[in-house]
Amino acid sequence: MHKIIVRGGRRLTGTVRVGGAKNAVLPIIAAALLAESGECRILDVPHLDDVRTICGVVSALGAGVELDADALRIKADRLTTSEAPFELVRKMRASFLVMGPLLARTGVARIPLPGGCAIGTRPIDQHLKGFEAMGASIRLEHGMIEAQVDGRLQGAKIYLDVPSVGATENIMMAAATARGTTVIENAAQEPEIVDLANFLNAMGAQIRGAGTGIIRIDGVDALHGCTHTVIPDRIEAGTYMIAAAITSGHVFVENAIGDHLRPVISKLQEMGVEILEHESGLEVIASAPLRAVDVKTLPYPGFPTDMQAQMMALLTVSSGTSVVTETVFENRFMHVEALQRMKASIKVDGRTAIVTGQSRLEAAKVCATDLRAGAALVLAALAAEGQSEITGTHHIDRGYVAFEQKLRQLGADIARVAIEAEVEQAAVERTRFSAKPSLATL
Ligand SMILES: CC(=O)N[C@H]1[C@@H](OP(=O)(O)OP(=O)(O)OC[C@H]2O[C@@H](n3ccc(=O)[nH]c3=O)[C@H](O)[C@@H]2O)O[C@H](CO)[C@@H](O)[C@@H]1O
Ligand SMILES: C=C(OP(=O)(O)O)C(=O)O
Repeated sequence: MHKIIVRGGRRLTGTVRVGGAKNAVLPIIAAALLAESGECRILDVPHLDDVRTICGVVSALGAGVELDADALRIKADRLTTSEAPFELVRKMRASFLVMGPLLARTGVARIPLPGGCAIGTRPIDQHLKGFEAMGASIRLEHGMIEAQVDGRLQGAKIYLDVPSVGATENIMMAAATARGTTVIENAAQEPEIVDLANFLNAMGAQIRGAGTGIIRIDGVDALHGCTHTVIPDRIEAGTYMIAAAITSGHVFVENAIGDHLRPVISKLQEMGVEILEHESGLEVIASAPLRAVDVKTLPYPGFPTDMQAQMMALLTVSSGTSVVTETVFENRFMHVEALQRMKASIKVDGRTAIVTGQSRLEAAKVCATDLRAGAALVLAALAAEGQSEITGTHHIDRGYVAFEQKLRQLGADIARVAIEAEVEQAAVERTRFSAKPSLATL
């Protein structure tokens, strides 16, 4: 167990490079299960806990998986089981993305029902509705979802009630080798959907319209291996943009794609942050005070829910009152309590938070409850007076490679310490300063 220690008040400057997108690489790794021949070679893979988890899942299904510094190689010509292991699926909801490929490859998929998580209940009804429309029968037994199809899946017209990212991806993967044509209406339009479609097309699939609300997939007989470079992580990029803004810094976020970050760029500009778009990334220049703005999360191309917590951290130190509305997940204000501990002024009413900006936050000991909440607390700590401690770092490690190192490189005073070692050190310190150590002080 670790905690992150931040002494706030440093202005961040310099260059930080963002890596491949977590939310693109996870479905891509699942899609590699569809390659009946050849090897998938995936480049710019972020070495994150979530990536290791999904690699564990595809490996448990029989695929050969090799992850090294340069590439991830997956060979899935022979799958040995259709059942995903509970221990891995329980760690990460995105493991459910192997259902579409498994069903298409083997005609059967057994996957533990992924639970809700801190940010909401996160049902999977739209994924299942899609598979059923394609001819699969679905049963839930003893906590396990079992999907089965006689022969091949059949193309179908599927209207999603909500433009779910995961359902769009799962259905797109299942449809790639289905008989006939599948049309997904009200599809999610996120850049990660486009990246997955590009990967599948490089494997031999026939997918058109990814990135719009209607995706058309003409099923092909079989898919093969390919080489693909994952798109840069827009949420990691947005997080460093806010790190620059919250410290009145000047940071070049290398590899960030402006077109994937329009709503974030536009909100930061409204606040008074200067953003210069270069071919190789985004330059962010900020000076206090920044102006308050209202933010409403929406499916892409709206403001991303995965940036809401970080944006709220910034709004707590901006001038004026902001209204933050979360429309994507029903419970994504878990970071508010921790920000309040840092003396932020925030009032929550249902899916709306009213943030009254102030000039400074106060350092505190806080705990990350989910991935982006964790990132937001680190950002808030960068702007707080004094030394903050953030526990729950395993959440942050799901989505950020070398978070503290990258921030330290930009000039932040930040370190990660093992909690046990630190407790031990504190005990040593106490004995050193205590003339007569008692059991209580040890
Ligand atoms: C690994 C990955 O890519 N994760 C992202 C993905 O999650 P994920 O794919 O789980 O998110 P979805 O787009 O599916 O969820 C959006 C909304 O739709 C609802 N819903 C979803 C599926 C379903 O069958 N029924 C249903 O009602 C959800 O409860 C939620 O309220 O998109 C989210 C929304 O941008 C991001 O926050 C996550 O970071
Ligand atoms: C919510 C997120 O991820 P996941 O869907 O994997 O929980 C996220 O990346 O912010």
